[in-house]
Amino acid sequence: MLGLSFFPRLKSIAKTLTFLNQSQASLYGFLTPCPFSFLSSPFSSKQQKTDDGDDANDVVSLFDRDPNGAPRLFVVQPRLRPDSLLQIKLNEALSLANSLEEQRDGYFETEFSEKNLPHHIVVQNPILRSSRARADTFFGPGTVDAIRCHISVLETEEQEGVDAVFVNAILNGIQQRNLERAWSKPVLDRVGLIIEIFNAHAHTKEAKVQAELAALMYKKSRLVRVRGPKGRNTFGATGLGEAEVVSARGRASGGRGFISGAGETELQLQRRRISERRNRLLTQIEEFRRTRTLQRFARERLGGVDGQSLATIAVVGYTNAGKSTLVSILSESNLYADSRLFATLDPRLKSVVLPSGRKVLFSDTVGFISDLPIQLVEAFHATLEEVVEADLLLHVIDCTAPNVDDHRATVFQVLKQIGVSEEKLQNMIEVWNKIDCEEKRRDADDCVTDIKASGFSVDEDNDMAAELSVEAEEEKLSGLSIAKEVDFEGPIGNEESDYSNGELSSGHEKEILGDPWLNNRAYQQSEDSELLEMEKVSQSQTQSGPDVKISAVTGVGLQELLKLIDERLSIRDEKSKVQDVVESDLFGRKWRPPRIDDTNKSAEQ
Ligand SMILES: Nc1nc2c(ncn2[C@@H]2O[C@H](COP(=O)(O)OP(=O)(O)OP(=O)(O)O)[C@@H](O)[C@H]2O)c(=O)[nH]1
Ligand SMILES: [Mg+2]
Repeated sequence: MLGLSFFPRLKSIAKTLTFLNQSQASLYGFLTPCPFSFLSSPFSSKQQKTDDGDDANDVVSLFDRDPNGAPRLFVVQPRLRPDSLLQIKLNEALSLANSLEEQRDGYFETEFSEKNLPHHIVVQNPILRSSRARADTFFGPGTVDAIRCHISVLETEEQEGVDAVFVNAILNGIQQRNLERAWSKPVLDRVGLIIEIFNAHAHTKEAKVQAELAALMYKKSRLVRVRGPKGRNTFGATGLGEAEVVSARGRASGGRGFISGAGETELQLQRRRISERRNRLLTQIEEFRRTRTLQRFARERLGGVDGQSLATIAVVGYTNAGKSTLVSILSESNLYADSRLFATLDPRLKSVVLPSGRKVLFSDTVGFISDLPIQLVEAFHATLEEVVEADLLLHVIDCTAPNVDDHRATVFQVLKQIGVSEEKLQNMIEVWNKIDCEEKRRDADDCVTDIKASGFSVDEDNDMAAELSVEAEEEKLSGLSIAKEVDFEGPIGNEESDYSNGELSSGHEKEILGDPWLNNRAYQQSEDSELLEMEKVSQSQTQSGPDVKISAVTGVGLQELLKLIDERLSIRDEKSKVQDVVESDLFGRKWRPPRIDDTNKSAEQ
């Protein structure tokens, strides 16, 4: 077996790994044989307790974790080509894994910069290799086994182990469940981890409610039928014993799935509970939305000086681009800024006086990321409306990011998704931030984290060939030890628009826009001209350069930026004045019946 042959080697590598510090480790104690209950019920026990009251949005977690500290995640990164892309995606995955930590009164206990890199491994990417991931486990059996060995190594006495495995890919419910069984650990895919981070970082009531809604919708899309140890079928439960995913379609539910006397199947019960909670959350969100709309109207009516309305400038961008730092320095305030991803979840308005003397409001808001779960985009609708309704958009880009173009494309994609008009997108100011760091990097390349030192890789070219042959052999001989998928009902419930995979875009669109590592394959395989057209549009929009370069830390370029904002706002005001005149000319005049004079005049002409 590949996994066993790897074992001694892994053990020696693992010894060289860096570990999370002792104080963190002592927070967790260690994992019991059945440490997780991922999706064991639509609501965790804490959630159930809070279900009775509407102000109960305190704890939402996709897996049982200690809310008093950061969980130890083991990061599994599918290989990508070229290596530079792999490095970028792995860096982001490690940042995501380290970002999962609950806030205390708006602050995190652990300094992000002091955290060690999580344990991680680069493995075969089934999508790169055969264009399709395995339906049952996403990875091939050799890879699954190798990862299990790594986890075992980390669980040995001298190691501290991991609380959950983060697979930086999008898994469906069945793949996730089977991997949990294989590794005996909770598994989070990319969508799940991002939603989990939102839940952990949500601080205000509005953010908590929205994050809970996203988590609920994610859970709903993952209700699958599981055969428990004694042959009992259940939905959404994780079983370590002989659990086997068979179907979520209710096909085999005749009688067996019924809870005696209750009159509804477990599936129906879970659906109902999710729907009830969802409706309650939607009512709360509608309240927030109404309040925000009223506040916006008030701002427009009261206005700034000289009868001008108080313009709002929404600061948007990829997460960690420096949006909060920028708004803080411009408004001389102290917004929370951190290298943790998704440090900001609640929009904050700060007033700034432009060089012309005009007072405007800057709106700092939630950052975006590639494959931003659609559940979050939908759930954070009330928050993101601030962006849609803003007078001007400021797109902050971290110019030290090696994949600036991808970041830009992601931001455009999300802005379109939430309904920002084409006109606003064209008028958007592109700000390249962190130029101080770029200059430093030119000298000493110290803005990029070197992650090679502490990671595993099971698919170096030699290993890749070995693994291929092992997988082929294994499949010939025995079949998988992991339960094979038979069937899966994606989104459950009557809201068909719920998202079976959870990614922002669906199907082809995702391959082209949201998932850069799939792009090459999409180009090769698809003859669909629509795809090419979409790609052209995306490129044309994302190839613009910076309007201004700044450093939000040193203050370089800020005056130039403020002047530019002034200019854009005056141009916009001029345009809307002209539009008002035209409209009042066209629609403002009262209609009167034609007179005889008029008829004679036109006849003479
Ligand atoms: N060197 C340098 N670092 C910066 C600059 N601007 C921001 N940072 C750092 O970048 C990190 C992220 O900054 P934030 O302001 O929190 O970024 P954000 O875009 O608000 O991030 P989210 O709220 O997570 O979306 C912090 O550690 C900042 O100190 C800059 O101009 N130069
Ligand atoms: Mg922020």
